Amino acid sequence: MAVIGPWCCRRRGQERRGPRSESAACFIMVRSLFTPIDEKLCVSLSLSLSLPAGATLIPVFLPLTVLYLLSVCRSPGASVLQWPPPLPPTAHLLDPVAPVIIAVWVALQGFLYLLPVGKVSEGLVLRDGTKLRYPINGFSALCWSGVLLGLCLWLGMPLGYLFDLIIPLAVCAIATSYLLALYLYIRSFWAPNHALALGGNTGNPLYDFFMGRELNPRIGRFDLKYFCELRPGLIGWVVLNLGMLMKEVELRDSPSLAMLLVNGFQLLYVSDALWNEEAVLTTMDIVHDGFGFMLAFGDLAWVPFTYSLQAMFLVVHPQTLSPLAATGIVLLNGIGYYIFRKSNSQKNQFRRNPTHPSVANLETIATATGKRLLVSGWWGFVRHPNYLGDILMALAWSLPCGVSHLLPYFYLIYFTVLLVHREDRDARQCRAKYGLAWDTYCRRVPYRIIPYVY
Ligand SMILES: NC(=O)C1=CN([C@@H]2O[C@H](COP(=O)(O)OP(=O)(O)OC[C@H]3O[C@@H](n4cnc5c(N)ncnc54)[C@H](OP(=O)(O)O)[C@@H]3O)[C@@H](O)[C@H]2O)C=CC1
Ligand SMILES: CC(C)=CCC[C@@H](C)[C@H]1CC=C2C3=C(CC[C@@]21C)[C@@]1(C)CC[C@H](O)C(C)(C)[C@@H]1CC3
Repeated sequence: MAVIGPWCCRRRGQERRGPRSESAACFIMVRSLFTPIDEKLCVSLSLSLSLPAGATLIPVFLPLTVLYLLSVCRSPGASVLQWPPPLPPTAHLLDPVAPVIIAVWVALQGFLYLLPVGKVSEGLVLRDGTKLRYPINGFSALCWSGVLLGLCLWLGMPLGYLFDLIIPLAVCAIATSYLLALYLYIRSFWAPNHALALGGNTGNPLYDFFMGRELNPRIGRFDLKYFCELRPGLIGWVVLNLGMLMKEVELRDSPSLAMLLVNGFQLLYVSDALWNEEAVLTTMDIVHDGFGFMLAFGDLAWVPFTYSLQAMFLVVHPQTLSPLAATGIVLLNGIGYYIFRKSNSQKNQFRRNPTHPSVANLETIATATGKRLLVSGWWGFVRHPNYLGDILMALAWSLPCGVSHLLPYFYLIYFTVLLVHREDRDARQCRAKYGLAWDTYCRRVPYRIIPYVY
C-alpha cells in the first residue's frame, strides 16, 4: 500500500500543511468505526488515506457508508460491528418514485427560497471588497413545508412510505450530489480568480472536486451553497423523521414516547438553525470553504439520511421509556440547547455590535486586527461552548433508543469527531489571524470543548 506523506501542497509559493476539512474527520471516523476489527489495518489505511488517495476514496466510501447504515438500521440485528452484508439487489436500490420525490422536493425548496418574503442580509466582505446578499426566509420555508405536509397527511398520503423508500431515496440524493459537484467543478473554471476558495485550488482535480473550487457559486441571485446548506437536506431530515413517526403509527397505532422525543428534539434543532439563519453567513462553511463534493454530499445526502437514523431505528426496534428516563433526557437536551443557543448568540451579538448592553460588560482582549476576543461569559468557560451544547444534544437524541445498540450513537460518535477536528481547524485559523492574542486567550481559557477534560 503506497503511503503518501502528510497533506501538503504548494501553490504560489505558499505551503499549507495538515488536514483542512471535515474529510480528515472522516478518516478518523473510519478508524473509530473499525478499530475493534483490526487496529493495525486501520492505522495503515488512514496513513495511506492522504491527498490525493483520500480525495479519491472518500467520495466512494461515504456514499457506501450511508447505504450500509440504512440497510443495517432496518435489519433486525442492527449491528454495525458485523461484516458488511452484500449490497441489496438493484431492484431494492432503485425506484422510479424516488427521483420524482427528490425533484419535487428540491424544486419546492428552490421556489420557497426565491419567494420575496423576509429580509435580505449581507454576508461578510469578499476578497474583491464586495458583499453578497442572501434572503433570510428559511424559517418561513420550514413553516410552508409543514403546512404542505399537513395537507398531504389530510389528503391521506401515506407518509410512512418514506420508510420503505429510504434506500432508493438515498441513492437518488447521492446521485444528485455527484451531479451537482460535477457541475460545480466544471463551472468553476469560468469563475474569476477572486471568486475561488483558498483551500480547493491545488491543481489536483480529484482533491479540488472534493473540496470545491468556487467559494460562492451562484445562478443569478440563487446562491447554491447557502441554499443546499439549510434547505433541502436540513428540512428533508425532519420530513424523513416525520415519515418514520407515521410508519410507527401504521405499525403500532400510535407513536412511541421515544419517537416523539427524537422528532421533537431534532425539529427544535432544525427550527433553531432556520430561525437564526443569518448566523450561518459567518460560519466557516460559508466564509472559507469552497462548494464541492464534500459539502454537496454532506448537505444533500449525509445530513438527511444519517441524521435521521435514530427515528428509523425506533421503527424497527421499539423502545419503552420510563417517565423518569424521559424527564432526564428532556432535561439533558434542554441544557445542551441552552448552552448551544446562548453561546452562539453571545458571539454573534458581540461580533455584530460589541457595545450592545448584553455583551458590553464582558471582559475581552484586544488583537492586532482590531477585533477583540471574549474571555469571559460563555467564551471564557471553554473555547467552544457551542460545540459542548451540540454534543450534549447529540447524546440526548441517542438515549431514547436505549443502550443495547451502537447504531443510534453513530451520530454522536461522528459528530464528536467532526467537532474535535473542526475545533482544531478553527484554532489554527485563529492562531494565524490573531497571533499572540490567540495564545493569551488559550492560556486564559485552557479547555477547548469540555471543561477539565478536553
Ligand atoms: N449539526 C451539525 O452537523 C454541525 C453543527 N455545527 C454547529 O455550528 C455552529 C457554528 O460552528 P462553527 O462555524 O464551527 O464555529 P463557531 O461558531 O464556533 O465560530 C468560530 C469562530 O468564532 C470566533 N471566535 C472564536 N473564539 C472567540 C472568542 N473568544 N471571542 C469572539 N469570537 C471568537 C472566531 O471567528 P472571528 O474571530 O473571525 O469572528 C472563530 O473562527 C456550532 O454551534 C456547531 O456546533 C457545526 C458543524 C456541523
Ligand atoms: C461526512 C461529511 C460529508 C461531512 C460534511 C460536513 C457537513 C455534513 C456539515 C459541515 C457543517 C455543517 C453545518 C450544519 C449541518 C452539517 C454540515 C453541513 C448546520 C447547518 C446544522 C444546523 C446548525 O444549527 C448550523 C446551522 C449551525 C450548522 C452549520 C454547519
